Amino acid sequence: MRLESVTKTYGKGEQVVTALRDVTLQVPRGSFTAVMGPSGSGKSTFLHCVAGLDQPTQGRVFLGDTQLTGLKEDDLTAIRRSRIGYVFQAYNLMSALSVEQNVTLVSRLADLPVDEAWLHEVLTRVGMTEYTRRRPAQLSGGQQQRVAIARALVTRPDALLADEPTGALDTRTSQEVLRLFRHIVEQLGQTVLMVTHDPFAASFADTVLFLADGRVAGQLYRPSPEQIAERMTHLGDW
Ligand SMILES: Nc1ncnc2c1ncn2[C@@H]1O[C@H](COP(=O)(O)OP(=O)(O)OP(=O)(O)O)[C@@H](O)[C@H]1O
Repeated sequence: MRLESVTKTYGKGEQVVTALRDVTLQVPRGSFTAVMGPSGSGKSTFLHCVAGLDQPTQGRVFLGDTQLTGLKEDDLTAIRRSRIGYVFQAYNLMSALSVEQNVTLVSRLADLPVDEAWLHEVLTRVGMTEYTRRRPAQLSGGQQQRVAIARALVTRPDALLADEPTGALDTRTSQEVLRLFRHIVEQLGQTVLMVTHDPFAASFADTVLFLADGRVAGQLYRPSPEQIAERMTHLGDW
């Protein structure tokens, strides 16, 4: 993923808010990147621009060789479905569907064939093969998040984008989910980009990117939670 001089403003005239200011950066394929920053620093806007959910006001966003900026909505929708996986704080699973049906839903909606061998592999990687017939309500929070991760992986996306994926989980379950992210980065070569407020969660990433007031305010490589917390205290309230 690549951003070239991306600026994003909301509103007009005196009401204008600049959420991203001239952001240029590259997220290497196969890397695990965490994005941190004080409240209002532009993290969600950044994730939405990378995901093609929001268009920059200026600048360009690339997913691999594909320029997302300026694409028609239909083309963007197709890319979002097939090349980007999402994991949210709320698992957003369909309560009436089984684990397996939830994981394959996006492919079925997009009329894409389900690769059964890959489906099995993904369910194995997230440790959910024994639960494929259960409904979300019959699973713990951590298990539901594992299903959401399987759902995000099943289309073999170029990038997995996660927005506060451990925000609703206790410490032990958070650790399991974060280890799973590391596993899919290391074993499957998956690119993962995760927005988080939690220095401990961010410490599982290869690179931690700090945003402040819409700008990239620095990066740390494989930092400890303490180093991340220390950097955050210099960036403002969080
Ligand atoms: N749709 C919108 N309309 C107007 N302003 C917006 C909109 N979305 C975001 N903003 C503003 O853009 C700035 C960046 O917001 P953003 O949600 O990206 O920050 P964030 O770092 O994700 O914050 P948080 O950690 O609180 O979720 C903020 O000042 C916010 O108020």
